[in-house]
Amino acid sequence: MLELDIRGRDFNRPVLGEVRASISAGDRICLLGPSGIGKTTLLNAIAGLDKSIPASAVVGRDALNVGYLFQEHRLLPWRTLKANLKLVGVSGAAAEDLLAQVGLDGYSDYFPDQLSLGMARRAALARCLAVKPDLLLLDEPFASLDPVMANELKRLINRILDDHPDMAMICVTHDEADVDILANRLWYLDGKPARLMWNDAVRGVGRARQLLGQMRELHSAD
Ligand SMILES: Nc1ncnc2c1ncn2[C@@H]1O[C@H](COP(=O)(O)OP(=O)(O)OP(=O)(O)O)[C@@H](O)[C@H]1O
Repeated sequence: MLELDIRGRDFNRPVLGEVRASISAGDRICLLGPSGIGKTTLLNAIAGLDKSIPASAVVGRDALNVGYLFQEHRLLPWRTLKANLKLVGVSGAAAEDLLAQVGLDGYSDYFPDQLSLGMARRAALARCLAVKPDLLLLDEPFASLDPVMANELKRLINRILDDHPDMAMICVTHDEADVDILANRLWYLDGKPARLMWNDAVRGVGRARQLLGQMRELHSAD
């Protein structure tokens, strides 16, 4: 559904190098890599938010709906949750349904600042789902959540993906264990400039950790 042919991205210095990859319907990709290596930069490029990267670098995006869960919830604080959803074309019972799907039934009249971090993130996830995404981009969705909240959100994401088997996901995370829980593919971004090293065979508990070890070894041998 998507072919990446990104030639690179500099911010005063080269950050991303060449990134070539395919994403198919149903792919569940965890994107890992050292802090500051370029993971958000890559998500922004895929989403089409980085105007310095030509549209031709992401073939197929025009035909897709992309839902992007940013690190911050980016809901408008002066609008209630239902008013935020209205901005993306969902209102009435459909908005209530969407909030219920993310465990926020009864909260449609709340303002974002009245929610906990985890709830606000789920509200932002509801806004992503409102566009009926073919591709869901999640940038560190579990950051700063306590383990209970984080596990709840992981279960929710898995349920959404199970309910929409054609939906693809790329989830940036720093926790290798998330690969076993969420992913059927692993991307590892590293190097200066950063390149993508990936391997599809991540099924099997503990396998991701092994692959990441191998990828790091390969990289340090470069
Ligand atoms: N708009 C920008 N202007 C200047 N530099 C930027 C910009 N966006 C990103 N960078 C730089 O590019 C590099 C990669 O940033 P990016 O946010 O993509 O990393 P990351 O892998 O997502 O990091 P983290 O895991 O800490 O969130 C960093 O050095 C960052 O400072």
